[in-house]
Amino acid sequence: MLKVKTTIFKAGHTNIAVPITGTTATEIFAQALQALTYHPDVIEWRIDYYQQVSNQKAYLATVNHLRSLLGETVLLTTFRTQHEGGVAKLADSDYFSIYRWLLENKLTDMLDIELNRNKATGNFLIQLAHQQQIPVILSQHDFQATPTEAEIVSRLKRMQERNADIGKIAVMPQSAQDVLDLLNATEKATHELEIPLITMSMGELGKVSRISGPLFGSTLTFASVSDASAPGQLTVADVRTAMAMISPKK
Ligand SMILES: O=C1C[C@@](O)(C(=O)O)C[C@@H](O)[C@@H]1O
Repeated sequence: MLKVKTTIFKAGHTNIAVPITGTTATEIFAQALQALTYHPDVIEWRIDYYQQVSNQKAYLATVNHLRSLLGETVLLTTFRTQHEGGVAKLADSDYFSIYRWLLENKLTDMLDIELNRNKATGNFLIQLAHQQQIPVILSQHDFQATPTEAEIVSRLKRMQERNADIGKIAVMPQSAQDVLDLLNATEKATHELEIPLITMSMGELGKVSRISGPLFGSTLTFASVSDASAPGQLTVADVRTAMAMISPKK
């Protein structure tokens, strides 16, 4: 179980995150205000879309205003690198220095760090995040294929071993069986691991994985209000209705 602000991450319940993909402060605030009308648990700021991500003065002004809009909504900050489907070209060394600066200045409630970036520097960031009481989502994305069920479980285990507070994996299915493999791996890892998990099968085939979290163990689903940040994302309204329909009554 993990609590961030008032939001609890625990298998059996799935929170909703809306990604913000604006390129300018004006677009970012407009998307945030629109997203907040749907009362998501988490706003994911995808800073790889933000043109001023490397300009500390501009970033500070934007993040301070963004946080003033959010209230109790959790701010998850994500720089998705081009290695894993992100939009901005940035050297790994700059990824680390932006993240280090973000953590040192406590500019987020949660941080997404990619499992596959440099291990030593990743560990440094995880430790710094924990010193600053900022939970870390260790993440891994495959936009081409779905690994075997055993491999998905083993990657999630690796995230726990690396001290992630949450493990996240997003994979692309080529068949219905791939979607089942992701769901099976999620259900299995939920029982074998202590940390909360976030998993999804992307694209058209994987949509079921975005609403079945309460059943199989994924604790956060990403949904859009305007622009989707990944293939297969459903709208917040649809995700809410569908999850409510299929969630087992407690
Ligand atoms: O990792 C994820 C999941 C995601 O890729 C999805 O498939 O919904 C969307 C991204 O914005 C987020 O960082």
